[in-house]
Amino acid sequence: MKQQVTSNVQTFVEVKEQNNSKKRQVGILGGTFNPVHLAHLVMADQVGSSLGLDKVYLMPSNQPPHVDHKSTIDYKHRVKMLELAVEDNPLLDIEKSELEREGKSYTYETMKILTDKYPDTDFYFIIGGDMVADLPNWYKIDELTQLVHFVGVKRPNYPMESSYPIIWIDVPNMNLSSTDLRKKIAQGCSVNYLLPENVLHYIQEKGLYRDEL
Ligand SMILES: Nc1ncnc2c1ncn2[C@@H]1O[C@H](COP(=O)(O)OP(=O)(O)OP(=O)(O)O)[C@@H](O)[C@H]1O
Ligand SMILES: O=C(O)c1ccc[n+]([C@@H]2O[C@H](COP(=O)([O-])O)[C@@H](O)[C@H]2O)c1
Repeated sequence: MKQQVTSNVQTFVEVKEQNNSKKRQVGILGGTFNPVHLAHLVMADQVGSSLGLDKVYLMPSNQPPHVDHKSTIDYKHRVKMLELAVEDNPLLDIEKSELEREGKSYTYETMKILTDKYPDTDFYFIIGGDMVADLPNWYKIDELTQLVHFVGVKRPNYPMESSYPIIWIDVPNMNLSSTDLRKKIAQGCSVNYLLPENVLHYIQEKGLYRDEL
């Protein structure tokens, strides 16, 4: 069954009606965050506020499941940058459980652990619209859709359709990726305003990404 939902407000009302409204409403934005940038923070904050969530957790992966060649810097740096990035926003926090597990970070396994641990919470797993088409390839995707609501952040040139139910949210578009930032830093180009100032200071102080192209 294809489901395409275009009205955020209506969708959220429908979802709320299905759920026990006494439950805590929590968003999870999974990613590599190598490094975290403004598009991540804007999407987490906008989805949290649009859906009236109690909290949105940025969840760094240990090893992203689908990209074998994606090498990242030490997770301690990625976590520190996330901590700096969310420190002034009470809506945002960090979920570190994937870093405690060896191997690939399959979202089904993580969400199974989290939903078992927090039965009084409804989880909203946030992904960029560019990732929605890949959902059929995710590990145990049918079981995963029983555990979380997927939230898709609209992106230009990516279709808003899926064989899975998606809550679509409009967020100001930013054509920005961690890959772009790493390249710019390695080339000595400015990344001012593309990530929080305190994160930029941390990158400079530790000399991160200078050699990575
Ligand atoms: N500019 C953006 N707009 C909307 N969603 C984004 C954007 N950048 C990343 N995302 C989403 O954020 C999540 C985490 O992404 P990730 O940490 O891999 O960042 P990235 O910038 O895509 O990194 P990389 O360039 O290293 O692949 C994914 O769901 C991805 O689709
Ligand atoms: O579980 C899967 O099969 C799966 C496949 C692709 C991506 N994910 C998750 O989606 C999130 C964003 O992935 P990425 O590669 O853009 O960092 C991150 O939390 C990944 O663990 C999960």
